[in-house]
Amino acid sequence: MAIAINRKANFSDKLTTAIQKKNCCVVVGLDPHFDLIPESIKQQFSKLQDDAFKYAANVILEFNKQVIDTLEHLVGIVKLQIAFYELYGWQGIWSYAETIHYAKQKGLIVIGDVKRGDVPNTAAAYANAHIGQVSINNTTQIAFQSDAITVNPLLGVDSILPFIKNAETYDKGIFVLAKTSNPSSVEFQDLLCGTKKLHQIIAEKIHTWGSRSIGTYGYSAIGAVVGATYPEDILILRKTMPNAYLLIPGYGSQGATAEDIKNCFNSDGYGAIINASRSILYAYNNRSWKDKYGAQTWKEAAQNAVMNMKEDLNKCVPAQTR
Ligand SMILES: O=C(O)c1cc(=O)[nH]c(=O)n1[C@@H]1O[C@H](COP(=O)(O)O)[C@@H](O)[C@H]1O
Repeated sequence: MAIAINRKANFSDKLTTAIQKKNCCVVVGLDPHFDLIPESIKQQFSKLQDDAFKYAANVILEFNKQVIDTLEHLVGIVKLQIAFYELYGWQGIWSYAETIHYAKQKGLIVIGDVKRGDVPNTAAAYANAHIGQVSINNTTQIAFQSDAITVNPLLGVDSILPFIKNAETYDKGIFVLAKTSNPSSVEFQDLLCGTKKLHQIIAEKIHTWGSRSIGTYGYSAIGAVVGATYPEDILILRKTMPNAYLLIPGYGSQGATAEDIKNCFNSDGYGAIINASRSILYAYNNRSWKDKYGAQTWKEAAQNAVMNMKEDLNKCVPAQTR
């Protein structure tokens, strides 16, 4: 798929505008769990069942399109976790690329949750694949149209620089893993390096890396991933990276609540986007909503989940001042 390069605003400005437009900092996680996709969608592709990966990839793409159509008036940002697409081989990756394309056509900000990081030469290839371009016989091609991706800083600064370079060159963004939401994140990310925890040192680096790409609203193109499940760390990390957008996963299915994330916003009411995947996409399957919704009413359930989440978050987002 060849797409013309169109230079627009700094990524953080695009993100802020998307939040303002929908008055919503929710990120819908497009993490397709095949077994939970309603039968009505699977039936549309029943003729493809002999080719299992093709069948799954088509079902997933159609599901994602319907999710986007259902929620686009409420939210401006989606995140695709690539593992759920890789699971179905190249056809799964096709549905990943096509979903991004569809979301972009709808004007949504798309985050590719790919968690990349490698030696510099390889990192550059990853960066060009996901937030850049590649030249083939003097023509410029774009593999994936994502606006931003998640990256893993474990290999050190030279592994991150190619992503920062592409973010600056193509007005894209990155979210560097600082403190992840899983229980075992304490094992390495909380290790003491002198007097500071490792994630604190990573956060200081993220702050420095972002200083060259500050946009109109005071935020940089270099953001950080911070788990909603660690509210005490959020409080400190927010202060360490005042210009970074925080991508906060862990709300909903992983147990975090609005109370846990109340310190992730800056006083201007911006600076954080809150992801939820399963608790929105498969809200119809939520035990406490069993009497209210079923597979036939999955869209209403997803809409309600987003509206409830928005209402919940609004209680702790400071009034937006920009
Ligand atoms: O980078 C991420 O998005 C991420 C980081 C992290 O620390 N924890 C985390 O859950 N995630 C992702 O956020 C999403 C959470 O999904 P739910 O638990 O279903 O809301 C998944 O796509 C995870 O891979």
